Amino acid sequence: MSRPYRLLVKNAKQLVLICKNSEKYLTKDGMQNLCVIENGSVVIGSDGLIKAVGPAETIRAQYAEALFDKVIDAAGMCVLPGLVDAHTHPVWAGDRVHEFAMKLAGATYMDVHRAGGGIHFTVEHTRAAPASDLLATLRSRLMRMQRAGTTLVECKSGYGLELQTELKMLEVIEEARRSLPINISATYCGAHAVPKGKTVAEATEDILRVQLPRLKERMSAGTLRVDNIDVFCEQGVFDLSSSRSILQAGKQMGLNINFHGDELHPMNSAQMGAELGALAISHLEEVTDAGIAAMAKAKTAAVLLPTTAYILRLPQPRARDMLDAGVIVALGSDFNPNAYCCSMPIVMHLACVNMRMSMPEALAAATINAAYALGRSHTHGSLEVNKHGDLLLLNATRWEHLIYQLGGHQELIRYVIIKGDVVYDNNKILDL
Ligand SMILES: N=CN[C@@H](CCC(=O)O)C(=O)O
Ligand SMILES: [Zn+2]
Repeated sequence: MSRPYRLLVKNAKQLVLICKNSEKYLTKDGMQNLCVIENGSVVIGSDGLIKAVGPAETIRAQYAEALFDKVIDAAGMCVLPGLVDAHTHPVWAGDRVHEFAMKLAGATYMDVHRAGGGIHFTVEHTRAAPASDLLATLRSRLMRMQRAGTTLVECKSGYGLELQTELKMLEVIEEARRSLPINISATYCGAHAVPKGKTVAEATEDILRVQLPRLKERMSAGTLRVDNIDVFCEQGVFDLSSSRSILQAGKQMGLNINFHGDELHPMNSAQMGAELGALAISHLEEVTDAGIAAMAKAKTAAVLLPTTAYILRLPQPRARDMLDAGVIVALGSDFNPNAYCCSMPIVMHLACVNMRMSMPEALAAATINAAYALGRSHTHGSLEVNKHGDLLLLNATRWEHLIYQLGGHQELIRYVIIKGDVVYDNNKILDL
């Protein structure tokens, strides 16, 4: 006898597929017109992949004889794909709540950084922390993101700035990837800052001659999986030319280029990234028209981070200009000790209010386009047959409540499901 299907979610008031023609990303009108089925059902197989999505009546007829491990009646609820967080720094020790106070009093991000705080403060604490402590905090942060609807998350290293701690961070990410249901895309970000006592040239040399070769060995041996390479390309951090050599070297190792660019100063990072075939560039508060055009042409995703612009009171990224130019716009929480936010629903809300995105655009940016930025949109980011059965069920009859109710996701999200397994059931948690 064939194995039963893992899950049937039936009768959802709205079933938000996002798209239905295997699109790898959405732009322009495609982001405005998301595919939504009124009164729909979804079937997930024993392999955790979606077997069918469609009107509830059709699925009922097609699967009348089928056996399911679990059936959820989603009447009065909305079903959406799991959210994708395209940019986080979740492995670190030592919070920076004291710096938040300094910033509220007027210090800029770079004032704090140059005074030896910021990333340097976190590096000092992360170097000293045992891997087991880093893993424990990473786990609890990832669980928190999962409860807010994230089912695929990018996780960066970058608070070591030398081989040993960068490897320790990547090992911790690897352990989380192996032991938790949440999907992880791992990023080596050894060029997150120039370590104290080194020049940019020395730091670049260390990355090219010491860190990347060791990483390559570990990847070839199958002991570490790393997906992306990142650099903080910024005035006073890594300049354009050192960023270029590091990103190119990573690309030669098979890593996707996905880096911080044009955040605090216009650096022409967007043009450089487009030229190198970057899959994604994050921040872009200071991107130029030429940078936008280059990214649109190269199909380099713009990962916009509304929490950072909000907390640091930076100019907002030019989301509307990017969308109008046909750039693939994605969103990320930028969770890090500077921007302590684990919630993609809040990120979408900020993107709508502060960056003037529409709610459908924000949802596309936090699902299919964020998955594209991580090279995963063939398996994640929409509810389509053969993709992962990663979904959210909302206690709401219209999906837009997820964005509209600022900070309301804790009550709104009823279930989070990854590969057909319920990984969060709000009622059970509340009953404890
Ligand atoms: N801008 C560089 N990196 C992070 C901040 C990291 C930190 O301050 O610890 C970001 O994306 O915002
Ligand atoms: Zn970042």
